[in-house]
Amino acid sequence: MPLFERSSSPTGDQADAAAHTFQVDLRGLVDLLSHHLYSSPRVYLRELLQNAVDAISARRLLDADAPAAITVRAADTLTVTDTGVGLTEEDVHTFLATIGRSSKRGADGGIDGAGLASARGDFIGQFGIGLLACFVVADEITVVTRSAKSKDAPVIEWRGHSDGRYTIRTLPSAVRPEPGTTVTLAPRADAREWTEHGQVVSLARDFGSLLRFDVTVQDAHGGTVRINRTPPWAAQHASPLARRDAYTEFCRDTFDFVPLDTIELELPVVGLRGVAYVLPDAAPPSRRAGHRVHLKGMLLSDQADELLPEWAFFVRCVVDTDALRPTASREGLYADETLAAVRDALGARIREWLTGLSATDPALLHRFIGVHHLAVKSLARYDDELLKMLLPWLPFETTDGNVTLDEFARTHPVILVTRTVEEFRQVAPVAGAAGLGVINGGYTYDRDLVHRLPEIRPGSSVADLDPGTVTAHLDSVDPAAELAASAFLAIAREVVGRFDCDVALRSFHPTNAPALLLDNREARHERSRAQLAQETDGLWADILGSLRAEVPRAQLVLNHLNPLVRRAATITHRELAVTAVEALYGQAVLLTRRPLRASESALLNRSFISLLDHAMLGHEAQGPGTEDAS
Ligand SMILES: Nc1ncnc2c1ncn2[C@@H]1O[C@H](COP(=O)(O)OP(=O)(O)OP(=O)(O)O)[C@@H](O)[C@H]1O
Repeated sequence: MPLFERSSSPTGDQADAAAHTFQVDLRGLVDLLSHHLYSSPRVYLRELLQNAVDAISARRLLDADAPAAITVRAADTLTVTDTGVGLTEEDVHTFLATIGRSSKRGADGGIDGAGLASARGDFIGQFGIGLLACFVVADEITVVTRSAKSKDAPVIEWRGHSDGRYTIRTLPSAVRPEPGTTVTLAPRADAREWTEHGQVVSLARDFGSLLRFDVTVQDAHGGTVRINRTPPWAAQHASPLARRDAYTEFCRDTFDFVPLDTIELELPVVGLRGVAYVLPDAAPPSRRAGHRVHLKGMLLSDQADELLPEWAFFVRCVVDTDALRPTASREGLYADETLAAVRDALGARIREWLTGLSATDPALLHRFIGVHHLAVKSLARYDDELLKMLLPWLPFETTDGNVTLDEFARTHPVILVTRTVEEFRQVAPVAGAAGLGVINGGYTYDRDLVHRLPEIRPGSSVADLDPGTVTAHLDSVDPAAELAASAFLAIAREVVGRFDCDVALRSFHPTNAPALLLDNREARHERSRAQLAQETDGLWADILGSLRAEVPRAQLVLNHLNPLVRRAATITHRELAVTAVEALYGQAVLLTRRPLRASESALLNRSFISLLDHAMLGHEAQGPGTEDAS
């Protein structure tokens, strides 16, 4: 198989250079293609079935009524017999015995351009390498064939060996009275499992159950299993209910689950029919969907993720198409414009189903959202139409519990949303008790989505929750009480001011909460940057200094309804007041569940020891024998 001819008349600098021709090691090439192109030996049967289908299609172009049957026999040897177009002796040399040449490409013969376009029109094969897959399970392939092109075409036997040798001979006409082809493989000992009857039936079903020609598998004793099944989109159904049942049954057989719903798919331009099944359980967006794509009935791939847009990870499809193009290994889809257009069109169909549900079947929509709300949230961020349709139905974690955004917006004209889960946990009980409507925006997508509510519900208002907002909504205490506490508050401001924190006195529920520290991650980050700038010299100080925005301060809100705080506010002893403030601040920091800074751990230690000290001092002052006898 010469790849390059000797060059004719070398010129210039190359005049003296000797021209040679590349040599091809046929055994190496056959080994490479047959063993390394495909992921598993199982593909040998797919290639044989596919050649049989293409041969029948070719014969039907000559005679539309020609018989169309494929018979697989799995005994000591494996044979695949078809009633297809067959091959003449010349065809055998040209197509069967030349790697990379295919009868299925048009005039120009190339694997792109007109040749390929014509191959794609009528046939599944196109590359001229498929038969090599048989060498994965057998060292020798025998093809006995009779062409349909003329009545007296001879019966030709071709035997090809994996080392590249082949022989051809003519057999008596009676061996094969009708046109067609039989391919025989004698499996190698190490590959016997792939040609064993049960395995062959299961492979044939997997690859060929949707083929449009009859496929049967026979065993050594003549027992016959029919492989074909009519997919629900190609069958007649007595009623809409029967149709639904047939689709569900097909899903159970193919994927082993009962779908939440069924979306029928049809794109006539690319000859595509099929179905998308809505998964009954939540699927992580990263999981491979495993769509099954058939090309003219033949299974091309059961992992064709490229078929749908990424956001559609809540469905699993089976489609049969005439137009998508396989890769050479036939295990994936060739990424061309047709695939991109098909993906867009199928995506649009799935979106249409989703948006249609709110009008036609709200109960199903609720069930769908219950299972797949994360998927919908990720999708709605980029899709305004879907956002409009589904945002009100989506559940969020709020100060009223887990409710839909619509329900929440009805009771809270102003919605506050936290930036982090931690912020929500810290503020929710107090904000809830104060009648504020807060949504946990800390989960993926949630904050972005909630902020888009005013686009959909004019009149609603959404704001990020910051310490000032919550404090402003907590009841202020009466001026006299504030005045009475002013000395203590001044000490408190001095103590917690070192942590870039303000102090406010408010009344809020629950009363057993003495203090609330309102803070958020960005503010903390800003403060550590400021602190770092102070501690650093030279260039870095300048850089960090220039990054420094206005430093947002945290806020320690003391609860005037809490008895302990009321008592603390009356302390006149400065040292004890400092300890009380440190203890209140320390406890509020602990409640935020964020990691403590070194200075905060030191403060906690200090306040604990001081409190212990004060407790013991008080105890000693009371003198021995004054213990409570109760
Ligand atoms: N059962 C058959 N009947 C008639 N011709 C066949 C049969 N099997 C193979 N051939 C011929 O052998 C050629 C090579 O087959 P092979 O399976 O290697 O490649 P292909 O089907 O053309 O392309 P692909 O590599 O995409 O499968 C085919 O183009 C066809 O002409």
